[in-house]
Amino acid sequence: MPEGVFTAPLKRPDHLGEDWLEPKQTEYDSDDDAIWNDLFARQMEVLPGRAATAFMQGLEKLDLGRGGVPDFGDLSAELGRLTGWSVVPVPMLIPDHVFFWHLANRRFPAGNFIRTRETFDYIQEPDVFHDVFGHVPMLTDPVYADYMQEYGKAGWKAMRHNRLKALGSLYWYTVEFGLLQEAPGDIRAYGAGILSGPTEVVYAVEAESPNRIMLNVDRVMRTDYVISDLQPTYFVIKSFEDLYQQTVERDFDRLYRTLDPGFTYANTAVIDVDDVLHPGTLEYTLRGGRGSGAKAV
Ligand SMILES: C[C@H](O)[C@H](O)[C@H]1CNc2nc(N)[nH]c(=O)c2N1
Ligand SMILES: N[C@@H](Cc1ccccc1)C(=O)O
Ligand SMILES: [Fe+2]
Repeated sequence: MPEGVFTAPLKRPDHLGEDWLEPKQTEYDSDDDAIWNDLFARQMEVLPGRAATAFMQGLEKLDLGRGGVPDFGDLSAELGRLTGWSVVPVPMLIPDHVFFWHLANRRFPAGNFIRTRETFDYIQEPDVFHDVFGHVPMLTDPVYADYMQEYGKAGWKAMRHNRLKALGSLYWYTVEFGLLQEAPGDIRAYGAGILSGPTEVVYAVEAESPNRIMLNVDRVMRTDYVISDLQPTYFVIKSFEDLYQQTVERDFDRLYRTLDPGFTYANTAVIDVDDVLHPGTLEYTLRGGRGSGAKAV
């Protein structure tokens, strides 16, 4: 998640090297495995018909429903055969440049810890369920797998141009909260932030409240985002090839030079150039969102 853009420089725990990798994955107990199983079962109630086909296929290919927190070694072996990616354990959010370096080498850094029963519904930091259940299945898709690696390389370039916030926005509205139009009228979620929680899956795909707008990179990189509530706006791609063409196959130099410092558009805005699939009522957001009693779905 792009939280790293806003966090103060992180202090590296003493037992970790410069790669920030844990020497080995946590040993989970039976309570941890039960939490994973319950989270998994809850998502399976809402995902069929709402999650991207590639995501559902990824869950199957990796057998993520085998029971208990998956072993990163097993996962990496299977993922390695499919697209050459691996999953490596990290203790928490890691610094941006380290995160990018792992991605550029087709290693996905996944949070090691699992949430507790107390934080079952909502956590601020990405845990192993968000990272592995939410992100890893998409890495079985060859085009998406290449996009993530290229995003890692793009991170260093954005840092050189001092445009990390803009690139973070692209990550947010694709990797974390992206929607995919699989056929006319058939919108599915592929973003991990949507797919790892029960409410946002239904809200993002079906609710009247949020805007659904076709992805346009110049527009998205100028758009603000909130990290602690359901999104007022989602951006929709036509295919992973479409996403790849709009990002990897384009040179961002000129865009980086022409961006205003800071974001130009609020995350609720609909602007002239938008190809709007669904103009949101924004009812959920305008009523005050999380904690206000506003109904999401
Ligand atoms: C912009 C950048 O992609 C983002 O801030 C990074 C930073 N560090 C991270 N660290 C971890 N463990 N997980 C993440 O998703 C990220 N995201
Ligand atoms: N093509 C982009 C790099 C990029 C790749 C993938 C995702 C986002 C950006 C550039 O020139 O900077
Ligand atoms: Fe994430």
